[in-house]
Amino acid sequence: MSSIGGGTPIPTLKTGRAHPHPEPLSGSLFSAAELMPGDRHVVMLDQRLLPRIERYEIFSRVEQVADAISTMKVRGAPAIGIAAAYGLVLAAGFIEGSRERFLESMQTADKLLRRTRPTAVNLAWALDRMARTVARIAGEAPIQRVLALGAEARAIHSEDVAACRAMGALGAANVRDGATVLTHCNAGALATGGYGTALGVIRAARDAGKKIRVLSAETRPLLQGARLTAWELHKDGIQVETITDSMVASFMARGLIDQVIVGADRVARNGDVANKIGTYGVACLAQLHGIPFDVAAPWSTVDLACPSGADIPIEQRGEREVSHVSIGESEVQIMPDGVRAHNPSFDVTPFRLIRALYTERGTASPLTAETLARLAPSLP
Ligand SMILES: CSC[C@@H](O)[C@@H](O)C(=O)COP(=O)(O)O
Repeated sequence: MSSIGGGTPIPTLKTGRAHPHPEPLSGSLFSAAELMPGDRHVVMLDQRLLPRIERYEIFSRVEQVADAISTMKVRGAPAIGIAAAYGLVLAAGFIEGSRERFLESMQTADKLLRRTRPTAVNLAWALDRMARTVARIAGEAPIQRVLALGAEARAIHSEDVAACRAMGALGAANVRDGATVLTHCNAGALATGGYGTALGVIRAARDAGKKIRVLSAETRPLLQGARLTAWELHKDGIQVETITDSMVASFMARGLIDQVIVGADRVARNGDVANKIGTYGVACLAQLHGIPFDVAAPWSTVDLACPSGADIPIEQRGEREVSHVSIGESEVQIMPDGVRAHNPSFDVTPFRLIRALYTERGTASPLTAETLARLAPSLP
């Protein structure tokens, strides 16, 4: 393992079940990633092990954070942006040298983080924002640099929680009392700074006094729906049941689903949405059965520089995630030796299939290039 700023890589410190952060910005009993007081350690819940093992790990080096993002200990578009920002804070803590040396090492750390996962634009968005702070504070003393980057990374984190709450309130208005809502993958507190995007809408509907039942599609191959969405909603006292991905059509045909709400990894300028593989199929089925299909995402997920879904890079992950099933720390092969597997991690849902996009800037409905552009920050 290479190391930014020199020195021997420090092994991951395994911690237990209790949240090691005294005041998590997630505002919840659990969080995807937090920067510890003192700005020298990042704590993450290892999401690959949930729900069987609830284990927080503490990292002190940017390489460990980059590895956690690519191996999906931390996952979900906003959460990986936040984790990457925290990774840069750790990198800065190892750089004692001049302005030039600092800028050079930070660029190396930025590159390492930037190549971890390609689809969620929140990663590049957070790193771009941190890069502006890096340029501004490069001439300051090492300790001041760490503090300034820590403050910026924490701002990215708390703004994301606020964005989730704002879009949650907008989306909740379109959730009927007594509705059964289908969601795919995990777009919850685990995937964000806290509260969640799609699950934020569900939480806000519940907080507004509505009775909501959630069907969580299991989301092969890594089972984010069965493992993570079920875990966090159940913990929160929200009624949740899991169905396999292959049951969605039949449940819709039998009138057992009232609406669909999902998150996003990237929203293109024309309104096309990249999200976890399987989302497109759910959207097609929703259209066929006349069921509203909504998306919730912060503005950091909107990529106006990307013309359409065809231009969104789709991450291809390893075959082993399909050929094997992981349970806690064990793994079982479910395919014969010698048979290849495909693993595109995301797909694109065309804007025409989407009733509404909820963001902290407002709602785009129907979702089109025009309704999206109306929410864009105006140029100075
Ligand atoms: C608020 S999270 C939105 C998306 O990032 C989520 O739906 C998703 O597709 C996550 O994919 P993952 O591969 O688990 O990182």
